[in-house]
Amino acid sequence: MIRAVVTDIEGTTGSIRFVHEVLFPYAKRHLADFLRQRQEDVEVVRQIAATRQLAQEPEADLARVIEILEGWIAEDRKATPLKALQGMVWAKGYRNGDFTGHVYPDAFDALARWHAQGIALYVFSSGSVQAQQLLFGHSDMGNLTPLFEGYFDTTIGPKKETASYRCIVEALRRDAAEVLFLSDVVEELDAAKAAGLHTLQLVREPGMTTGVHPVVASFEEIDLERF
Ligand SMILES: CSCCC(=O)C(=O)COP(=O)(O)O
Ligand SMILES: [Mg+2]
Repeated sequence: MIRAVVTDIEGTTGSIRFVHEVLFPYAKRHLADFLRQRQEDVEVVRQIAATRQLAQEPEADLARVIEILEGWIAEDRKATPLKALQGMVWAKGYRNGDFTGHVYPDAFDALARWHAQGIALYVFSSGSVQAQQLLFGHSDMGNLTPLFEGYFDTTIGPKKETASYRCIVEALRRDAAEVLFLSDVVEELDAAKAAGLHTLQLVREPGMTTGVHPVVASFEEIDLERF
């Protein structure tokens, strides 16, 4: 019996296009100015230090740190300090109304229905917890944050590693068999399945790689009773 659903964002609740054509270019445009202006802020200092450490360039000056981060944006690297900084940069864009977080209508309908039925909903995304809350807090459908019990990002571990899902299940204080993980990425689903979670792949575009996981084209096809 499914009692909790943990969902990915990009390619699952919202479109890959929104992330790659709206969010990432906005971060690329504003990151350098943001870092120059906020380089003394405690949280920014922490993420700059984490960037230097991850890049193994302890001597990197701010210009070099910006170059490293822009390179990571270009290669879509799910690096925790980049993701934290992107979240801080996007905050202004959401607040200014430059964009709203894309959520598929079918995802909204199902999440709202499951929430009303008492299913506990969580997010696990490579985007930082701040970025996740911004996206759902300023979504196309309004503020959806009341639907969620909690948020997990890569500070709990990478999305393609089984240990991350074990930690999430532990944090949820549930049996893995009560939890369904939704994602568009097979390696993430493989890792979740190895931790004992139920899995379901969202295949929203033709030609996507699939694996051993049941596949649906939208949340409309998901029946929690069948697990
Ligand atoms: C949380 S919004 C930004 C999404 C993002 O930065 C990203 O890398 C998407 O990762 P996901 O794990 O949701 O596929
Ligand atoms: Mg995804």
